[in-house]
Amino acid sequence: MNTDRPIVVAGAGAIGCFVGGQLAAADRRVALLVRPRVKTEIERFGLRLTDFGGSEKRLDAGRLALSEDPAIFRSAGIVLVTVKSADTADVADQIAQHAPQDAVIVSLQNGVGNVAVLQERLGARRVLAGMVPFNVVAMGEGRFHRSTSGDITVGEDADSTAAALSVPGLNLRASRDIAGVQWGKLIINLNNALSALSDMPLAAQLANRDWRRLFADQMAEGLAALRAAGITPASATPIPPNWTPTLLRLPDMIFNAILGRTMKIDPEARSSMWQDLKQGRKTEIDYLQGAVIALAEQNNVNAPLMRRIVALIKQAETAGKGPPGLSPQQIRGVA
Ligand SMILES: NC(=O)C1=CN([C@@H]2O[C@H](COP(=O)(O)OP(=O)(O)OC[C@H]3O[C@@H](n4cnc5c(N)ncnc54)[C@H](OP(=O)(O)O)[C@@H]3O)[C@@H](O)[C@H]2O)C=CC1
Ligand SMILES: CC(C)(CO)C(=O)C(=O)O
Repeated sequence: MNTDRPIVVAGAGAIGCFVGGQLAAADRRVALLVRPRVKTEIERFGLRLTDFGGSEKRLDAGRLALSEDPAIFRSAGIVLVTVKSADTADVADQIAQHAPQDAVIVSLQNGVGNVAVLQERLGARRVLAGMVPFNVVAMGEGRFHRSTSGDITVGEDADSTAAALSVPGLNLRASRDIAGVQWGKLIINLNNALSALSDMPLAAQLANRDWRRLFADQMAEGLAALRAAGITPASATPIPPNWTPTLLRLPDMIFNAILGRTMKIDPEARSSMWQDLKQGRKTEIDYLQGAVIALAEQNNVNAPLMRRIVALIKQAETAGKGPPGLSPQQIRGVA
């Protein structure tokens, strides 16, 4: 792998601007494929990267190449795919047309289906799965705030791509079980919809036992589907996925003590699905709950809560009025 060639971020929004910005701040050559509104925002304000620990980095727009034109992939050594799942096929076609054959493509997306979509369209190019455990919120005026802790995981490869992309402020680890890591993250991502429906910051939502019980019940449906399909999810934290529902149901004091030891989360944290509803965009619900429900169906596992949550998210997408601010009882249909 040629690490002197640019790292090109395919579809820079919250994750792409934060990851690309951290790499550029470490003097790596970075180019962002962006929408015009993101280009204008960065050209006007530059990038301001903040995090839960109080760290702050500022970069002038001149530190990165910015373009709406996919010809920006032309000399890429590594391409980081950071579009939402519905856009993966389109961006893959752009990469296929413009990126060199030896460019390594890394998906930093949620869900378990994006790598197959990329592989199908990218022929012989190497495609690696990645998993971003932390939350990034686009705060406006060029600010991208990382509000939770954790290291990015990437599938292990002979070129040590994870190590090649690690810089101060952004640590990547290689995993031999990236499929397990992706399924483990998908189980956590089931909460994205609850966070979006609640219209609450993640920290406030997790501090409330009624919300945690709802998350736990939904997660139990998901874990049952995975078990029936013979899939073993891996955890990005010391807590195994199968223990998480029990942990979530614990009283506040015990739960907070355990959470505080395993991850940092600040009051700004908001799931990417909340950000989608807020901005009137379609969500990734079909790629998150949708993928788990499909697995449940194939294995004759009931998933009534997940189905209800999908319906509520679709209603919110259609209404176009942003996160609806529902209670756990309204989501369960008992209010
Ligand atoms: N935000 C978070 O905290 C986390 C997100 N993730 C995952 O990371 C992935 C990215 O999420 P996130 O960064 O939040 O998403 P964003 O919507 O913030 O960013 C994606 C950006 O890509 C743009 N885009 C899509 N297609 C193209 C294209 N062909 N050319 C140029 N730009 C394009 C989108 O524009 P437009 O909207 O106009 O289409 C958008 O600006 C998702 O799979 C998400 O689930 C994972 C962990 C945490
Ligand atoms: C919040 C987080 C980090 C975990 O659910 C996430 O993956 C997202 O916002 O999409």
